[in-house]
Amino acid sequence: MSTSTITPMLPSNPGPLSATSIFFSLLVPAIALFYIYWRISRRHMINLAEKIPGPKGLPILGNALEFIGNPNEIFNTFYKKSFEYGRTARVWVGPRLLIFITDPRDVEVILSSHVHIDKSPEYRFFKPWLGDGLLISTGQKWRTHRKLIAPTFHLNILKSFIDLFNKNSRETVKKMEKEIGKEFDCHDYMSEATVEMLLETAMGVSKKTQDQSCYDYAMAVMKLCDILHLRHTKIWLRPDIIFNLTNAAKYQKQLIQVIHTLTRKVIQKKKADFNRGIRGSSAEVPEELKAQKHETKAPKQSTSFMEATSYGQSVGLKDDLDVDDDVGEKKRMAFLDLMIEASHNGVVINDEEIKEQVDTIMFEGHDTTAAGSSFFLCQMAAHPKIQAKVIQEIDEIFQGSDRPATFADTLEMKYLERCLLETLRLFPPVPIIARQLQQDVKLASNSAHVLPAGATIVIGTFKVHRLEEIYGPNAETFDPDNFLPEKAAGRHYYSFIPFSAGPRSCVGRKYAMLKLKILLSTIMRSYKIKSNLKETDYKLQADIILKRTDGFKVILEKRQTTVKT
Ligand code: HEM
Repeated sequence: MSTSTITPMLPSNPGPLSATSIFFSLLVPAIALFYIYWRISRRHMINLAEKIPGPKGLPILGNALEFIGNPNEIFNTFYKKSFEYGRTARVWVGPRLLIFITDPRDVEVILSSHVHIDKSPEYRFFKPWLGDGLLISTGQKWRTHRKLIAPTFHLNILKSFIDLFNKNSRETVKKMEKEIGKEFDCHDYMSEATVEMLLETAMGVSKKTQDQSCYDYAMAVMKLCDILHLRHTKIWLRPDIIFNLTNAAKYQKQLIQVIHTLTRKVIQKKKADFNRGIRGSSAEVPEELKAQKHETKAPKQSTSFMEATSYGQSVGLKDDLDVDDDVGEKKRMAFLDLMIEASHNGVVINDEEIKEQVDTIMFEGHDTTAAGSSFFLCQMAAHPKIQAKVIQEIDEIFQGSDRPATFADTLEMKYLERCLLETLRLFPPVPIIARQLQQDVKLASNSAHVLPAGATIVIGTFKVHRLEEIYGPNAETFDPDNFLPEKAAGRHYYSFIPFSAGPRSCVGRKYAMLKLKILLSTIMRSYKIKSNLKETDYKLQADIILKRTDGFKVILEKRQTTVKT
């Protein structure tokens, strides 16, 4: 027998265990243990979630892989899926439970509540930018600041902005002149215009005093929203510890720097004006654009559904924007004036909090209206017969005169208003609203479905606005007659919620409607809007604000009657 056959086979030297192999050999049991712990500790939530229909998911990942693709693909996937599961559907994104609701009765349960006011954890991605501003804050801080800020968007304040809306609208018409006859993206102009108007009205500083362009600010906001959207949809970018290692995090810092530079300068300027005893906007308006001398009719107070959506208060969607007369008319102040005055005693709001609120109003106030006005112009281009009726109405109001629009004129713009509401129905700039539940909630539409505490409730505004049961078999068709008073009156109040509703409704609702009516009517007094594209060509993406990935392409044709610029 040779020695080689009796020598035991020795194992080869394994060498020292590499750090990587130790890491992976511990990772798998750690994940398994975490998963078991998580299922036991969340069994109440999991049990209730199982009663709600939704797509099957993978262990641990849940349905996270459904969020793969570009923003337009993600949007299309989710919209298609919304037809598969009825009015309530659940999705797991890793350990996070999201429940989508679209029945107006259920939407009412959440939005009208003074309890379910907490924003979902996803809003924390806004923190480095908006801090703890009105959009994100909760509890007592939100209540105190909401009480302070809501009256600064009272109709009486808004009426004092009309001259500045007129002036800025005409400047936009002038800027767009160079695009006549060419295809261009009108969103660029709408963004710049809406930032400039905010600066000169709610912030009360002349845009001329800002050395940074409002366009640069708007573009920085747009790119920042892309990054936030990425974090919403790509589960691995959610933890700060990972995100902070990426290039996107570095880029985010640079964008926030651009944004905060503008807001800091605005506050500095306003404080300087305030200390010199200047109140109200320091932006100047040429004499011929002062609307007051053209204001002939006393506008009536009205509370029909449509007018309520614009400026009044409708019975079903009660919010605090009309809290009248706890503040005397003389005491009413515009947003930043009031913030600075309040900060002088340092109790209600401090300097850092002012900055957070300015950042919040600048964002919420411009990107939403830029999207709304851009969709409106595209819809006019896509529906020439409807556009002709809008133009006819405007021409009847202004009778060929070059005068600025008055508040009474905006009440006469009934068809334009219907087109605007219909645009906000089909293309709500805020396509979803999310809340975090602290307690179980029974649904109004189906008592067998209970939304568990700890879940994120996603109100799918985009979907609610397209329900056939409410808007009929042509729910996806652009039809301004959907907002004829008799049609609107028969619908559930929470079936049209572009501005949300209830205690956390949009504080800028009336501001937005007034500004949009003046801006859009001024543009259409000068231009006809055309396009080579149809509505079915739009490629939508819902990255925080609803946009078109293909851009808002239109072509302008100069009209005979045009406003002087
Ligand atoms: C077409 C234009 C607009 C639309 C569609 C819109 C829509 C909305 C929606 C849906 C919400 C609720 C968001 C949520 O709960 O997550 C909201 C909140 C808010 N909006 Fe608007 N908005 C518009 C214009 C404006 C304007 C012009 C301003 C200010 C000048 C503004 C300021 C705010 C603020 C501060 C909040 C937070 C309110 C709170 O949580 O108490 N919005 N908006």
